[in-house]
Formats: sequence, structure tokens, C-alpha cells
Amino acid sequence: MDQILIRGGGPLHGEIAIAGAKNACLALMPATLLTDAPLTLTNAPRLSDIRTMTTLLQSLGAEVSALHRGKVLALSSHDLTGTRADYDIVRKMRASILVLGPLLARCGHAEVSLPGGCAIGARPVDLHLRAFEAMGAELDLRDGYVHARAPGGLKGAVIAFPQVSVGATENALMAATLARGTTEIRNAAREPEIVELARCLRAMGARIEGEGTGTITIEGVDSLGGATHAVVPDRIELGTYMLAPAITGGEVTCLGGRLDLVRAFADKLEEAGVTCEETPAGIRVSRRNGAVKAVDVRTEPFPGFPTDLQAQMMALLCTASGESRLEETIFENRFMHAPELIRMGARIEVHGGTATVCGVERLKGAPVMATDLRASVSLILAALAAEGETLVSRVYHLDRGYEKVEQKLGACGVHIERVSGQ
Ligand SMILES: CC(=O)N[C@H]1[C@@H](OP(=O)(O)OP(=O)(O)OC[C@H]2O[C@@H](n3ccc(=O)[nH]c3=O)[C@H](O)[C@@H]2O)O[C@H](CO)[C@@H](O)[C@@H]1O
Ligand SMILES: C=C(OP(=O)(O)O)C(=O)O
Repeated sequence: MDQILIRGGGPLHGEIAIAGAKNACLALMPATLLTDAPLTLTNAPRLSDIRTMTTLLQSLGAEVSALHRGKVLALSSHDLTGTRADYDIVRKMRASILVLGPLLARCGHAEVSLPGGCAIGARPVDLHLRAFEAMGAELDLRDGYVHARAPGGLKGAVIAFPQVSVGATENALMAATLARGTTEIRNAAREPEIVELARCLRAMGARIEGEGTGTITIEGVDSLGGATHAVVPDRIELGTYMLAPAITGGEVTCLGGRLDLVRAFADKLEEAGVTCEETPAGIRVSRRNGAVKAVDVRTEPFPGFPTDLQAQMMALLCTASGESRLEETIFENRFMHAPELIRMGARIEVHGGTATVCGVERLKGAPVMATDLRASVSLILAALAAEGETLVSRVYHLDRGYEKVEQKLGACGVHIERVSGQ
């Protein structure tokens, strides 16, 4: 199994190109199931999660070709052969549940394995299922699978989510495009991934209004056509690399980055004493003198501070001057990076959903283990500033969401390499 070795030390200088967004692409790819016309996605990231979604769609009979070294995905669901998403694929990636809405809308039935819990929390899919029921689907949970049927087709409905869910909003949005009548999604997620999906669906002929607000209205149409859509830059990869010079000092420009994608996060960086400027090329981040200041962070749905940047922010605050509080409100078990950061000399106490971080002068390199995707990259960030060598194991988590980490950070002056471990 691969490991990543980092020799921390000096400041970072250079440019890092931000890839297309994993989470946007994972929602856009299943949209192919809604149409028999071709869907082309450009600026796709090259990640194991994208390959997993490719395998899942292919298992349903869709054609998915990765062109231009994987940066362009050509998808066609002209000849769908199945409606069953198998446990063997779904268990690898929760976003697999996003095929349920499109399959149900297009084929009138689908069988999708329940994704189950994962390291960061239980993550049920009840909100997805309630949305389909509101649209007239009949659901049956059997043998670990959701068996969904809508013999007369889905009907437009008012779907009022009791809590904000990105995935449930995406699933309901896709299903509603082919439902009979009008659907109103209330308390909808407002994440950029939702806006992207709505734009792509609109380009395919869907009638959607209100994406990016709490209420999305969809007027169902009889069929959708094809489209070509460029995937938005990955705001979580962007935030992660913005933290690199914040932690080590120096100056890095994140090419293609946009402040509107990371406003709440960039505000916290500024509050901590890190400069973030938008330039025509991207976002330039610099920290020249002194330690960063402690700040308090509370994760929230967009436009709040993203849970997917909480672990990385914690890595920064480990060496801030003073005491910071991080409150995780989205997932019940998303502090697994804390014990590993403590192995590197951090002072962190976790009580329920709150972590208190007391900044130390210097972290020390250590062997550490990645427990999930964002935890893995938080350890890499911590290692950039640590004294000595850090060896991060279980980096398959990292490969789900970050392409070419070694090259991107290596080009900014860090000693980082992938090594084969046991
Ligand atoms: C592939 C993808 O885009 N993943 C992102 C997506 O995950 P995902 O779409 O799974 O996250 P949700 O927004 O649905 O989850 C938010 C909260 O709602 C709960 N919930 C969700 C659905 C449901 O049916 N019932 C329920 O209780 C979840 O357990 C969680 O506590 O949004 C999360 C929140 O920004 C991000 O951390 C993930 O990176
Ligand atoms: C939690 C994440 O992904 P997923 O929802 O696929 O687990 C993430 O991208 O940080």
C-alpha cells in the first residue's frame, strides 16, 4: 500500500492548478442516466471516486469514455441495460446513491444498495427516500437494497427537507426534471455543486429556477437532450492548497481559484492573519511574518464554513498563537484526524462536536495514519510545517479526492514523495 513521505520545513512558493470539483462531477455524471443523448463533461478531475462512478454507470449499460488523459468524460446512456446498483460498487462510495433519482425518473424503477455508514458518521439516506416518496414512488427496503418503483412515472411535489442535504437535493433535482408537473424543493442545499448540476440540467433542456437559493422550482419535461458542461473548480481542493502557504509561510497562487467559492473559509484565513487576494489567475495566498492567530470555526452548509475543510483548518490552527475552537455541526464523527495530529505534537481536546486546539510553536514529524479523505490531507498539511519526516499511510483515502498531490506541492518547494509501504 502506498504511503506519502514529507520532509517539512521551509516556506512554499509557486503556483498550484486547481482541478475540477470531485463532488460536482460525481453529481453531474449520473445526469447521463436521464437522457439517451450524449453528455460531455470537461475539466473533470482524475480521481479514484470518478473511476468508481464510471464503473457504476458502466454496470448499468452507460458508455463512459475518459478522453484527453481523463480531463474530458464522454457519457452516453443510449442503451441502458440495467437498473441495479450493486453493493460491491456502492459500498466504495456513498455518492453512488445519486443514480437512484435519475434511474427512477427515466426507467420507472431502480434497485440501489443502501450505502451504509462511513468513518465520519452514520450518513443515512432517509431524506433522499422521502423525496422520492413525495413524488409518488413506492419504496421497499429489502436485502440491503432500496427497491424503488414509480409505475405511472414520478409526479411533481413539494419536497420540504427538514435539514439541508447536498445529496438529497441533487437526487430530488434530477428526478424532478422528468416528473409530471411542478416540483418545489424547500430548504434546498445551496452549495456550488447544486448550482452546477442545475446549470447542466438546464443546458440539457430541464426547466429549473432558484438554484443557489433555499427554494428550487422544477417544471418537469418529457425528455432531456445532451449537453457539454465544464466542471467548476474544486472549492475543497482550493481551500486545501490555500492552507499550504498559510501553514508554512510563503506565497502560493491557486490557479483557477475563485473567492466566491470559498468566501467563509477565506474570511477565516484573513482573520487568522493570512492574506488572500483574487487575481486574474486565481487566488494568491501569502503569509509573511509572525504566527497565525487562533480563530473559532463552526462548520455549516454553504455559504458557511465547509465541513470538508474542517480537518485542514485544524492543521493550521495547531501552530496558531492562542486557543481555537472548532465546532463540527454536519457530521457526528469528523475529528479522527485529531489523535493523529496529537501524535505530531499538537494539543487538541475533543468533546462531542467541539475540538479545542491550543497552538504549539512547532509540530514534529511522525508516522501517522489517514482515516478518511480530508483527514488524510490535513496530515499532509501539518507535515509541511513539521520538523523532520512524516510518513502518512492509507493514502488511498487521499487518492479519492486529490490528484497529483506530490507534484502540486513538490513544485512549490516541498520534499514530498510517494513510497510503497506494507
Ligand atoms: C459526494 C459529495 O458531494 N459529498 C459531500 C456531500 O455529502 P452528502 O450529500 O452525503 O452530505 P449531506 O449534505 O447529505 O449530509 C448533511 C447531513 O445530513 C445528514 N443526512 C443526509 C441525507 C439523509 O438522507 N439523511 C441525513 O440525515 C447527513 O448524515 C449529514 O449529517 O455533502 C457533504 C456536506 O457538505 C460533504 O461533506 C460531502 O463531501
Ligand atoms: C466526505 C466527502 O466525500 P463523500 O461524501 O463522498 O464521502 C468529501 O469529499 O470530503
